[in-house]
Amino acid sequence: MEDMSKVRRMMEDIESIMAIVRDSSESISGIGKAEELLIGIRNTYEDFTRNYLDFREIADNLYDGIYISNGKGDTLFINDAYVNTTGIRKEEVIGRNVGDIEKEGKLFRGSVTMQVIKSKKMVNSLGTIVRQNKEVLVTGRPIFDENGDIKLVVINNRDISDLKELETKVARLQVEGKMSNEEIRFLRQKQLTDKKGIFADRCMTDLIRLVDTVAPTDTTVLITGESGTGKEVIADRIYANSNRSEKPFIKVNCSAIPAELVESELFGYEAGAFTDASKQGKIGLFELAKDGTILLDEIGDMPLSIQSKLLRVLQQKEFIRVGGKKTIKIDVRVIASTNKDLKAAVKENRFREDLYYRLNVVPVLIPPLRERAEDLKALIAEFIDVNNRKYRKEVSLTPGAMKILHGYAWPGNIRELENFIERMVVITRKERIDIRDVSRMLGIEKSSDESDSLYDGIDLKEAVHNLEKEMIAAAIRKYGSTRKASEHLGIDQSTIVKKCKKIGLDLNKL
Ligand SMILES: Nc1ncnc2c1ncn2[C@@H]1O[C@H](COP(=O)(O)OP(=O)(O)OP(=O)(O)O)[C@@H](O)[C@H]1O
Repeated sequence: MEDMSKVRRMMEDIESIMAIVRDSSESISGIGKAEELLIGIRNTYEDFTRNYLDFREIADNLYDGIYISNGKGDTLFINDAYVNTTGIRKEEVIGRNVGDIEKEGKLFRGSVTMQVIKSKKMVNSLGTIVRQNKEVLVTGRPIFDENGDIKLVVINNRDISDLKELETKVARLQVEGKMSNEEIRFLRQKQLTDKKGIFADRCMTDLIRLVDTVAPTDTTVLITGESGTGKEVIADRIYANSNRSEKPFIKVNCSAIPAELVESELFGYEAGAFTDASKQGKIGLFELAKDGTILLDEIGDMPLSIQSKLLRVLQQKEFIRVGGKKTIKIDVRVIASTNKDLKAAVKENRFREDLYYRLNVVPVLIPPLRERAEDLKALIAEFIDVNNRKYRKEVSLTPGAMKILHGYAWPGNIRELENFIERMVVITRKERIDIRDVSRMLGIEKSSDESDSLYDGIDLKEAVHNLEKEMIAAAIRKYGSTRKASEHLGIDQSTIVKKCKKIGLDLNKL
């Protein structure tokens, strides 16, 4: 660029000399020719300056570091980016041989200049900037002269710290993703094994046979039954035995979502669909259940306005997000459940008839617990066992107490029974729960002929055993020691201790 400025200054000098000569004598013919020549030179100069590309300026503005050496490996040039990314100053390398610098090992390692010179080919490698202990991606290319000898070696240094950071982030995300998948698999598995359910009654074993038959098909199932009868347990069983058990299972309680949000929760919305909508839009529960199963619990509470959209999903397997235009295809198995009388809702125009029939492909009607005597018996035994283990107790029921539980209507069905037994095991201070305890806990009056129920349904030996155990336990509890209790019961202290052992009374638990 310095040379170019010199040329421009020289032209300006010639122009001013010619102007002086022209002023003194217009007729000097040689001046005209010299002027034409000068115009020609100026045009060429302007063309040149217009097209001239300043190599250094360009090189210094490149993002990558550039390192140029001659065919022997002597350093000729490094650009600003190289200085900035490596911390190596120009005076440390210019004029020095790359091989020597490399041997010294103070500035960089893994330079490819000497390899390029040797192989006469492009070389890619990972190098290290020693001072910063930074890894760089190095690419070296040879430039040949007309004899095929290497004239220059151009090295491109790319700082890969950002790339490395990105790589670490991706690796971390991959690990997190793997862990999340493991967790999902674990939770799915847990959900499946934890809720096997007890089905001892004939009506339920028949029902379970039907459920197990339809589970592997993709049929829509409508489960009805009073609250707490086990509709969700059945839905879980269908999912577990279906071909979609490795895919998502999304449970939606339709009655828990405010009516105005049901549509966007189920089908999602596009960005800016409504005032409070999130900027990115939102994926709906149907999309979350993609290729899996969705349980629409309390389907009877589904607003009428949404029912037609749901029908379209069931029939055409497609829907449109709120505020969207694009039709989204979806493959989801639908299980619906309700404790409401859907037929009555249809009659009262609160539920679409076509949707009702579309859902009711396979109806599963779960009877209330009061009609499942065998289940009740098995469930009581199971819940007592579970809670005894949970609270480290050995609670049991007298036959009379059992009779009361069987006579009770259980309006809250299995959920009520489950909670009742847990409460009973937790709060009781006795091991044997009798009719009076159960009645009190259930909040029902016991009739006078049931008052002696401690002995109901058992023989004399067991009745005596029970009475003895009850009396000894009560006395120890009341008087605080076996010595005082024995005084009040009119027997020796050693007899009380022996009896406690025999009848299995743990003094520490009293
Ligand atoms: N057959 C069964 N064996 C063991 N436990 C059961 C059985 N059926 C239901 N349960 C238990 O009873 C409780 C209620 O069951 P579930 O939630 O399935 O009833 P639901 O009919 O769906 O109730 P809701 O209508 O209120 O939603 C749960 O804790 C469940 O584990």
